[in-house]
Parts: sequence; structure tokens; C-alpha cells
Amino acid sequence: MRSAKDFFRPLAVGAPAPLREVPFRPSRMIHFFDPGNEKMAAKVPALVSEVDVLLGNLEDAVAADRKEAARAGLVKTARATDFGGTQLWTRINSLDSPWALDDLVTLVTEIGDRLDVVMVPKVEGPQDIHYVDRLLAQLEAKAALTRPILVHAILETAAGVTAVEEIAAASPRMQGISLGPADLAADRRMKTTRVGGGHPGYLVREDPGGRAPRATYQQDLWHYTLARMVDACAAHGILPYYGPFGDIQDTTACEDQFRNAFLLGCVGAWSLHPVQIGIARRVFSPAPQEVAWARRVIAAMGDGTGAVMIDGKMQDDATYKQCRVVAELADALAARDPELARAYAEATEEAAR
Ligand SMILES: CC(=O)SCCNC(=O)CCNC(=O)[C@H](O)C(C)(C)COP(=O)(O)OP(=O)(O)OC[C@H]1O[C@@H](n2cnc3c(N)ncnc32)[C@H](O)[C@@H]1OP(=O)(O)O
Ligand SMILES: CC(=O)C(=O)O
Ligand SMILES: [Mg+2]
Repeated sequence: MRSAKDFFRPLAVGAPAPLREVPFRPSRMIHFFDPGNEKMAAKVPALVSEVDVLLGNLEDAVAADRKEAARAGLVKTARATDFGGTQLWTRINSLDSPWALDDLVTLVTEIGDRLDVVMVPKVEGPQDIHYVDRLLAQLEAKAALTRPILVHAILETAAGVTAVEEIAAASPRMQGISLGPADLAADRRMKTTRVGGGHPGYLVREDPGGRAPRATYQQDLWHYTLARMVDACAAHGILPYYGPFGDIQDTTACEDQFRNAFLLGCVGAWSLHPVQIGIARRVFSPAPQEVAWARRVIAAMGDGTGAVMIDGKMQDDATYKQCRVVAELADALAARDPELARAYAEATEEAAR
């Protein structure tokens, strides 16, 4: 483990200094596209204003014989697109694959000045982050980059889940972590065949002796992992995300899964198809009434200490802090999303009347 004194030193001579805090940039949806698929890549310019993050995916869902085309396609798209305030991320191939090294070398040296975050799949422990950290520093120095590229880990192995706190703490480059429910299910030998979401067989049943038939209640397969991931991220000042929801047609269940993640502390989720973009925008933006309420509590609480009653509900230092989380998120999103800014202003005015 690096000494605390060295933690914020660049890992290569000439590499940019690591950031001391992860900047909060809206990332309600990390929109995946295959950069080697010309039809999909052609949609990128039109998606820039629709999404918070565009991610050129090089790993799973890109066939083995299309890996190089995808990498070249991402270089081309990154150079040809004006991303404005929208972030550009990539998901490289896993570190045990023959492609990961070339992914990093090519992308950092050719489009490193445009890349915000590198997502690393199948992270098993801090050693994987340390490997990427040093390599990125060497490549940043070579490419004379002036700002560090951040790293995002996918939690999709049992080893990764058991080491999630160490992964979150492994480097000042760590931006966040996403849940990878498909690979995690396979790695854990769960008996599911889906990408995220619930399962009708994972349930609890009402006790006997009451109504017949006895009611059953579906449980959330992902709650334990997601909650553990959110705590690890919050404890280390990085951002947690729900990952993908694979049943593209089931927009209702997708919305439910995203909302559970939002309420639990996640800042965004992946959109795999254009139909999921609007769902993520709706779910990961606090509702205008919640924002108006949060602003009202903050105004009533003055310096944030003591206790007051608002509409029959006790408010104190702790509810003030919760309201600040909601209000500060709303401010950050409103700065990027004028429609949302209007809705928040209207709801706040209405609540003050
Ligand atoms: C477990 C994991 O690792 S998840 C992450 C890896 N998986 C991915 O990245 C998958 C990304 N998504 C996709 O590949 C596709 O959305 C698929 C294969 C799921 C479905 O694709 P299609 O069968 O083409 O869907 P559909 O016919 O509904 O598409 C409608 C339109 O949206 C386009 N589209 C679909 N997905 C995307 C996307 N992610 N980004 C941009 N455009 C897209 C299609 O090209 C199509 O365009 P058209 O109307 O001009 O023909
Ligand atoms: C997200 C991802 O890669 C998975 O679910 O496997
Ligand atoms: Mg995976």
C-alpha cells in the first residue's frame, strides 16, 4: 500500500497531478454504444445533448473479431464529435484479455485529451486498479495530457464484492463503481439468466393460517450488493451507479430498478438502448416537489441546527443534511438541464405561496 504522503503524487514523471476530490458532474445515464457499429456510432452526435455520459464500449457485447474495429471506431468518433459538456467514457476489455493493453495505449495516446473516464470491467481487487493507475500515468505523460483520466470499476465478481472497500480506496483516480449484475450472477453461480432486475422465484411467503392463497412478496436479489457498494463509495468519496437493465421492453421494471438504486444513493445507471435514456433522466433527477420541500426545510433551519416543525413533521440537523443532498443535486442538474431548472423554480415558487 502507498504511504498516505505519496497517495497524491503522480505515478509517472510528467503525468498530471491526481485530483484530490472527484468532481461531481451529472451522470444520470451512462449511455452505451458500440463504436464499431457504424449505424449506432452515427447516432452519437444527436445523442450528445440527450445524455450526460456517452460510453464507447469495447468489452462484452462487442464480438471478438470486432474488437479492433470498435477501438478504431471510438478514436474516429471521439475526434469527430463536439461533446460540449457531455462526458466521454470508455469501457475497455478486461485485464485478463489480449485487448486491454492495446485499448489503453491506443485510447490514451490518441484521444486521451477527450476521455473523461475509463471503465474497467471484472475488477477483483485493488491490484487491478493499481495496474491501470500506473499504466495510465505513463501514457498520460507520453501524451502530455494536462488532466488525469479517472477510473470507474465494475463490481461483477465475488472477489470484487468482498474487496469493494479496498477497490474504492485504491487510487485518487477512482471516480465510481457500477454494479455488473450479469457477470456477477455467473461468477457467484446464481441460477438466473437475466441482466439485472428481480426474479419471481426469489420471494417470501405469508405465514400459514391467514388468507388463502397465501400472498408472496418478490424480494430484491441485488439489495445486499448494491447497499454494500453504496457504502464503500460514500465512505471513500466516489460515486455509485446501478449498472444495466437487460429487458429493454420492460420499461416499467427498468424504472423500478433504477428508482431503488436512486433512493439508496446511486447517482445514475446505464442506458443500453435509447428507450432507457428518458427513464434514467426522470428517475435520477429529484422530483420538483421534493426539491421544493428540501429548499423549504433548508430555509427554515437557518444555520442547520436545532429543531422546527414543518407541516407536522419534525426537522433537525439530520433532516437538514438530507435536504441539502437533494437540493445540491438539484442545483447541479439544473445547471446542465434548463427544462429541469424551470421545473424546480416553478415548484419552489408554488411551495412558497
Ligand atoms: C451485461 C453488459 O455488459 S451490458 C453492456 C453491454 N451491452 C451493450 O452495450 C448493448 C448496447 N445496446 C445494443 O447493442 C442494442 O441496443 C441492442 C442489441 C440491445 C438492441 O439493438 P436493436 O435490435 O437494433 O434495437 P432496436 O431495433 O430497438 O433499435 C432501434 C434504433 O435504436 C438504435 N440503437 C439501439 N441501441 C442503441 C444504442 N445503445 N445507442 C444508440 N442507438 C441505438 C438502433 O440502431 C436502431 O436505429 P434505427 O431506428 O435507425 O434502425
Ligand atoms: C454490467 C456488466 O458488465 C454485467 O452485468 O456483467
Ligand atoms: Mg459484465
